Amino acid sequence: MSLRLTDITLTYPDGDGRLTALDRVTLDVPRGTVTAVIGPSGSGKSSLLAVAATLITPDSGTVTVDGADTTGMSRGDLAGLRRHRIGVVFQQPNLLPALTAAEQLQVMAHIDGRRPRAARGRALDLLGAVGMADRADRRPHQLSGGQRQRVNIARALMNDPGVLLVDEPTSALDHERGAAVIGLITRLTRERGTATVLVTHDHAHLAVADRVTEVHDGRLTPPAPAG
Ligand SMILES: Nc1ncnc2c1ncn2[C@@H]1O[C@H](COP(=O)(O)OP(=O)(O)OP(=O)(O)O)[C@@H](O)[C@H]1O
Repeated sequence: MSLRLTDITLTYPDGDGRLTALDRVTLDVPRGTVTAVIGPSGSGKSSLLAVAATLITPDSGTVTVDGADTTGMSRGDLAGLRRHRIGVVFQQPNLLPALTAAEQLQVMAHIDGRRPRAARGRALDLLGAVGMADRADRRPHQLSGGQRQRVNIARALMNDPGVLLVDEPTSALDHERGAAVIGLITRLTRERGTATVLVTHDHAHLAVADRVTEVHDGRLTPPAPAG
């Protein structure tokens, strides 16, 4: 198992009390598979991803990434874990306007202290994998929305993470481009063996997932095979 959430409860301050955003959630995501997470607005999907990304510490329960139990890890260790083992793709690509597509990826390796020449090679390989080899030297304003999201996905894979967390990646795309991005995420999951969690509101995407689980009021239904 590359990602395991066990008995996670997360609450937020809410007036005088607490709001329970995740209620004893357990989820195992094996390597090389996509688990789609659906659920109404406010049900807890983003909270689930934030806990899985170790960006929020739950009130109770454990998050295990690539076999490493994150409970009690220092902030520095968690930051290192996120850099090396977790790739995150948010709704909006959030690319840096001044950098080319290849440089968006190289920055990740630079932060990690890797050699620039090797980083350039890996960035070009990944841009090839997402069908962007011929646009490696374009800046974000010279790319379409779908192309920006491809760069975003390639960037999330730059440090070869074992876990890929994807939050509504197609919300800014039309149906066709959205389907292409979902197909890309599925293919990369298989090829690279990531444990992928895909939050989506689009039921058309569920057919490509290995398993589908639904969140309601912070509770998860047991994952079931898609289709
Ligand atoms: N920082 C916060 N402080 C207080 N309450 C929060 C905070 N973040 C989220 N919530 C609440 O927790 C619940 C779950 O929110 P979350 O963002 O995880 O839902 P979601 O399923 O991702 O929603 P959407 O589909 O609208 O993005 C909601 O009731 C929300 O209002």
